[in-house]
Amino acid sequence: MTESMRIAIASDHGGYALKQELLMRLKDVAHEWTDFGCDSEASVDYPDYAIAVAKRVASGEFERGILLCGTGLGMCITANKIPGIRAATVHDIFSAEATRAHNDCNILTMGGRVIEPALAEKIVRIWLETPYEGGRHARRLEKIEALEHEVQDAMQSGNSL
Ligand SMILES: O=C(CO)[C@H](O)[C@H](O)[C@H](O)COP(=O)(O)O
Repeated sequence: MTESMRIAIASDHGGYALKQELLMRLKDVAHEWTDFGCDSEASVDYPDYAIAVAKRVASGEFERGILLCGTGLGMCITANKIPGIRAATVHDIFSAEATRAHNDCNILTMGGRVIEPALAEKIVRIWLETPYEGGRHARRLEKIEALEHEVQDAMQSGNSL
């Protein structure tokens, strides 16, 4: 049993139906859910929702985020622009476990046009419950963090990478 976490969830119109379905199916999960929109299937822009969630996860306001769009891909691309975010698009059980155990993934993205709600629910449950393994994986995450610092320093100083 994992400790209770604050989870930020959001979708664009392509992930809206899956988000509603997941919130209903995951009512028994003892975590605190906050929904950052969108609120209907009217067309919106996925970066707005990815940014809202990714910034809050990066700041520590929320421990984890879940982002849903048509494919999960645009959300993932956007979220990974924020330093400290390790977002992964997952549509299978093996990757759900691996991205927690190996990557300490803090934002899960999925595509409402890709995956059925029953499998998405299983993926979320496994992703929420699987701990990060650390060990050899910590060395690799440190390299990703070092790259983030290198990019930030280069941007500040105007030097090339
Ligand atoms: O990942 C995405 C974009 O890379 C998402 O699937 C969006 O939901 C999708 O692009 C929205 O497409 P639409 O034709 O505007 O509905």
